[in-house]
Formats: sequence, C-alpha cells, structure tokens
Amino acid sequence: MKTEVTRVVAAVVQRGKRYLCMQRGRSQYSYLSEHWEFPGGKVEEGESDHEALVREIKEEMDWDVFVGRKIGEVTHDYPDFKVSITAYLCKGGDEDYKLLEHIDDKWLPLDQLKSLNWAEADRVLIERFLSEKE
Ligand SMILES: Nc1nc2c([nH]c(=O)n2[C@H]2C[C@H](O)[C@@H](COP(=O)(O)OP(=O)(O)OP(=O)(O)O)O2)c(=O)[nH]1
Repeated sequence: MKTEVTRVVAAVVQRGKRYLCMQRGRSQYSYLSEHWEFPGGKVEEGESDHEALVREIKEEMDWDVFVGRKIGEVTHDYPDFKVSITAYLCKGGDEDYKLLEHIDDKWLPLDQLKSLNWAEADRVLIERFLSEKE
C-alpha cells in the first residue's frame, strides 16, 4: 500500500503575464518522463517550504527566486507514489538561469499553459488555481 505522501513544493514563476514552464528529462516513470512541470522538488526533513523551494531552484537551475504567496495545494496519486504539491507564486531576480536538470523551458501566458504535456498533478493545479485568473 502506498500510503506515504511525498511533500513537494513548486514555483509558479511569473514575469509580466507569462509563467515559467519546465520540461523534465527522461525518467523511469512514463507519466513524468519529458512532461512539463513547475520548478521545485521534494521538501527535506526539517525544511520549510520556502527553504526547499530556494534550495531546489538553486540546485536545478542555479537561480535565485523570491518566494511569494501560496497559490494552492494538490494531492495526486501517481501509479507508483503519491505527492502533495504546494505551489507558490515567485519572481526571478533576473533571467539568468541554467537548465541543469530540465531539457526545455517556456514562458507562456495563462491561456497557453494547457497546450503543454503536463505532469498530471500540475494539470489539476493549473485547472484549479491558475485558469480562472484571466
Ligand atoms: N518539481 C516538481 N515536481 C513535480 C511537479 N509535479 C509533479 O507531479 N512533480 C513530482 C515529480 C517528482 O516525483 C516529485 C518532485 O521531486 P523531484 O523533482 O525532487 O524529483 P525527482 O524524482 O526528479 O528526484 P529525486 O527522487 O531524484 O530527488 O514531484 C512540479 O510541478 N514540479
């Protein structure tokens, strides 16, 4: 039984009317492999959401972000594990990030977000918290 929930934080980075979307590389799980997500990752023991977001984005993009308000939280059951993702609205200090783990990035306006092949949990997040804003 997969009862354990992995706590994940995600940064919805806004620049003007566009949002940063990142494409994951290939992975063992077909439902995540090369799918789109918001930058972030797993919260470690003893870490706050804020600390985890700043650390993850530094690690995977060598980038500093300002973490703003909480947008929302979704829990999703993937076939092999369960995640609880808390998303925060963020701003980048500059645009000088690197793709150290991702294979592509796009800055898209809200009405184009759904055109990407998102990880399923993000699809719910976008539907629930981002779509109705415009
Ligand atoms: N960063 C991030 N992860 C997401 C999103 N949506 C989503 O389902 N996830 C999932 C994918 C991963 O299973 C988990 C995030 O952990 P991670 O990025 O640290 O995971 P990983 O599996 O690549 O890394 P790891 O076990 O090697 O540390 O949450 C999202 O928008 N951003």
